[in-house]
Amino acid sequence: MKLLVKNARQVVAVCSEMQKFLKSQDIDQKFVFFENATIAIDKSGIITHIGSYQDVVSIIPEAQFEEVIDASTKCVIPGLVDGHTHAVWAGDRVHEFALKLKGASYMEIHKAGGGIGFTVDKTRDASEEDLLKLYLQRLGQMLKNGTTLVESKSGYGLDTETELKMLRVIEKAKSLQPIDISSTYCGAHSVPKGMSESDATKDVIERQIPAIVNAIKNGDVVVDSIDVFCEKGVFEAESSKQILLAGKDKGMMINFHAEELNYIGGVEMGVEIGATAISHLEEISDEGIRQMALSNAVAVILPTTAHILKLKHPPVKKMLKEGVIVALGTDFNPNAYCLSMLTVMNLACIMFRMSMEESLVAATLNAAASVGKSDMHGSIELGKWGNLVIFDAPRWEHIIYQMNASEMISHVVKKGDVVFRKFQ
Ligand SMILES: N=CN[C@@H](CCC(=O)O)C(=O)O
Ligand SMILES: [Zn+2]
Repeated sequence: MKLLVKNARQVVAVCSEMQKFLKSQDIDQKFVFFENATIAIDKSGIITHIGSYQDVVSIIPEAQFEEVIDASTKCVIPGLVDGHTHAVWAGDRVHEFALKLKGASYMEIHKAGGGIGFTVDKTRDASEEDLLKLYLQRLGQMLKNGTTLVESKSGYGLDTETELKMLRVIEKAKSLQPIDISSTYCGAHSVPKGMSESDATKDVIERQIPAIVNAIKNGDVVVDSIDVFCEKGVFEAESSKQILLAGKDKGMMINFHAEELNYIGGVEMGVEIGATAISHLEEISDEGIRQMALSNAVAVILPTTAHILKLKHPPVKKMLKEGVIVALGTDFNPNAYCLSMLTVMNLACIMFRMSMEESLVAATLNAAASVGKSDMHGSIELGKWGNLVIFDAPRWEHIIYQMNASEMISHVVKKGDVVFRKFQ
């Protein structure tokens, strides 16, 4: 056996019936945590036992463990899942942070060629090696903050060459560090300078997607999902639909940005074409909420963006009440410089009044569902990957309540291996 986590004060399993997601209405009944519990993980990284120490060792009395962690002063939650990031880019936008503090809006900066346009220039100029170095540093920070699965987008290339460069960086990082990555192609993140929306839509569908499909066939990249910034003045709902369907046709899941700054019917369009997940949703309509609840498309909520851009808050309470599956993401990008799902859970509770249980479910099981990986990620259950965050605290809620919570983390475990250990 690989790892025994012994006598933890509390283990938040999240659920225990292999649910693929939890809606708020099910949390009271189905949210599972254990007191004074022990977890065993086998050689292949799978959780094989959860129970009292006595029960676990009586079932496997002969077992030898490569490592035993005394968790008697600690709590355990599942490895965190970050449902939305833009983490491959060069340059930063601290100068724009200053402009926003003086009152400039996201779209004013975007229309003046800054924002995504600024990052596209820097990312096109950067070498693949430099982008990889930066990406690995960022993934390292995420890991220290408890993230074991991350959704990672391209989208600062906006041309075939640079989009492929970004996707290759994501691909290379998969074998160079421990976090599992779900890769998303986002060639329609912005309309490139000098192009119209319809030129850009054509370029994505007729040039970029075929080149990416080719790279997938050659084994250069794996792409799980397709994304578009579906927004007034960027890609309107109709162009977004064409792009998303072109990706779906090539086997990609639909996972896209909608109703962030303006309502343009992106959610209704996304549900109609079978979206797996839709992000942002600050301006979602009542009908959009109803349709997301019915279709089980996952709402990926991004508190950092609403906080930094002072946006209207997405109606999270209403979504939860009406049965939408709610997930969380850092939205790490040069506009929202946050690598910590711990910060995101705290913000989600404070800004949107999510309960701590809702917030943890959204940052684990439901975020895993947003990338189609909740069969093996997002909860501590027999048969799932042994991905754990172990931290010093009297109760699990401290990981959300304390605003510097990463300092409490003593171990991050990925498939039974301790991949981050606090220097004691
Ligand atoms: N809104 C579109 N995309 C990103 C921002 C990207 C950027 O500003 O570089 C987001 O999710 O917040
Ligand atoms: Zn985004």
